[in-house]
Amino acid sequence: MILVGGNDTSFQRPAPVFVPEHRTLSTKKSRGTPKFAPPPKAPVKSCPVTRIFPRISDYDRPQPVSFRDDSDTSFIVQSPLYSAEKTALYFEQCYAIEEKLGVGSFGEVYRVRSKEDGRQYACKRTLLRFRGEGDRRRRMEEVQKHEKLPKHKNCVEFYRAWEERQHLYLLTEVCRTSLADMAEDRHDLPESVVWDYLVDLLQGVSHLHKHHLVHMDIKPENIFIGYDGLCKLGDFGLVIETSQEYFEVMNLQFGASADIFSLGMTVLELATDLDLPKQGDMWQSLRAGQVASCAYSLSSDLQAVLTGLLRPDPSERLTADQALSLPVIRRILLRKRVKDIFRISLMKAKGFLLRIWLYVMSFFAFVALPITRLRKRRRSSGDSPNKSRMNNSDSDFTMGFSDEEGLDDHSLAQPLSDISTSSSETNQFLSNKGFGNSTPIISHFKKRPDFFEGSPSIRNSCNASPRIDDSPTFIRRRITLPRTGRPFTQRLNESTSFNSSMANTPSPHRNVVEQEEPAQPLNLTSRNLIDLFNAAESDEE
Ligand SMILES: Nc1ncnc2c1ncn2[C@@H]1O[C@H](COP(=O)(O)OP(=O)(O)OP(=O)(O)O)[C@@H](O)[C@H]1O
Repeated sequence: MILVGGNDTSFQRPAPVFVPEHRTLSTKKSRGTPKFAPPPKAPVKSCPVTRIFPRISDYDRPQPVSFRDDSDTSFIVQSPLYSAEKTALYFEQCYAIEEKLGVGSFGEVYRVRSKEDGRQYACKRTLLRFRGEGDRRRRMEEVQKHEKLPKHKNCVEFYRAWEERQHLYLLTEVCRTSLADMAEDRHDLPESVVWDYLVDLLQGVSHLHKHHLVHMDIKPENIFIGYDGLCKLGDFGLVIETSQEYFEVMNLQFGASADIFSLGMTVLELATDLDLPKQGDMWQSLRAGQVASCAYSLSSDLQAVLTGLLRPDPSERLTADQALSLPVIRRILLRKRVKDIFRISLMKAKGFLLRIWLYVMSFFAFVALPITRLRKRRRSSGDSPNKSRMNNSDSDFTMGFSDEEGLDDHSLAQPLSDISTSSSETNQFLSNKGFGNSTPIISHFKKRPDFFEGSPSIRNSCNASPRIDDSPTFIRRRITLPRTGRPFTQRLNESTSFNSSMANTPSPHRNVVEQEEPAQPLNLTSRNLIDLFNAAESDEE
């Protein structure tokens, strides 16, 4: 006989048991097939009458779309190639399609060549006709967001937009590929490339945040590799403006740190070739800041920076500017900037002789000069340690350029005198940010004081010349000379106990090294060179 009710609990429904998820991460290489399939096409319900009897109303004629007062909205009427009499679209009359770059949820993107100026662009055309005024307004918002963003080399550039026959067209800078597509093809990205992309993206994100904008959708699919080799943020459809006061506190802080987290995840995915989870235990452990389980194959420097970007608490997370001011990143930035200037100048140089001259200068800057400096160091290594260090005032990383003037990055715009205490400042900042002694990031710094000075792994990955006197007991100090206005780098024989009070602790050697010394004569007229390339670069921009 079965008893029901009373105190007998044997017939109660069992409590659900959550089975823990043991899904392991798969690499992009082993997966093989593309991660994302294009969305299915919307079913065509009926054939619109206008397709049978084309009728061009004023509403269907090409209209420039802009939300800025100062933008040029006369490009359609002024185009010598466009005729309103023809039935062909303005797009067809003025642009030649070269390739279909891809299809997204809302639009298809073509690489086009302008018949007017002969330049290549990416043109995104909405897939479907506007479904009403609300839909039209929503599509236009993307233009408004693009227009808010001032030009930057690490953001895909926007040129113009127009609507015609109820489709929106957006003309932007064309890029070589998206980071997602690149990651599907290349499974063995060297860490030096990952560092380069990280630095590029940090600059792009910093630019956005400085203009009170948060991207809100940073992921490999929305990041592009330009034809200039730079990594660029794109797809600004979800950008939020945070300049309104009531938004400021909430959004700028949390939105910006969300961007940083997404950036960290993107770089982690790129560096490890893993398909990072979007849910489940693995996601939760990444969300809790346990980066090391996925990133064990990476250098400890990259792991440390990623840990700083992926801190679970948004208020503890590095900001873009803070990450950019980490000396390890500053060195990559500086080196990259000089390389970029040479590369862009070479791309732009038209005359044969100018090209030859630039190749020769590149050879001097990247090969001959570091070798000469290395030899000089070897020769002078017989001298007393202090003397030889004082003579070698410029670092290998600066490649003979005695200062960083003209390198207009905000991170480099920090007063050069500040760099003198960069090691202790970075440490102090990280400690202040709550990176206790027990956290991996700070213990890493303590184990590796050279992290602040450009660690061997980074130097190797950036093909920098090795530093002979790379002992952790030496730090480099940059001193601005008031008389000449030319800062130069000196190494000090100081103990680097990485505590935050180091900068303020008077060193017995400080009096000696803080004397003004004439700047070292350079083998190369680097200032002229750098000015020249800066001018070339600013021309380009
Ligand atoms: N400027 C560009 N240069 C090169 N390729 C691009 C550019 N913009 C977009 N693409 C490519 O076009 C495809 C679709 O673009 P996009 O993702 O912007 O469309 P979308 O409709 O906004 O998609 P979604 O909303 O799903 O992100 C992508 O594969 C992307 O790689």
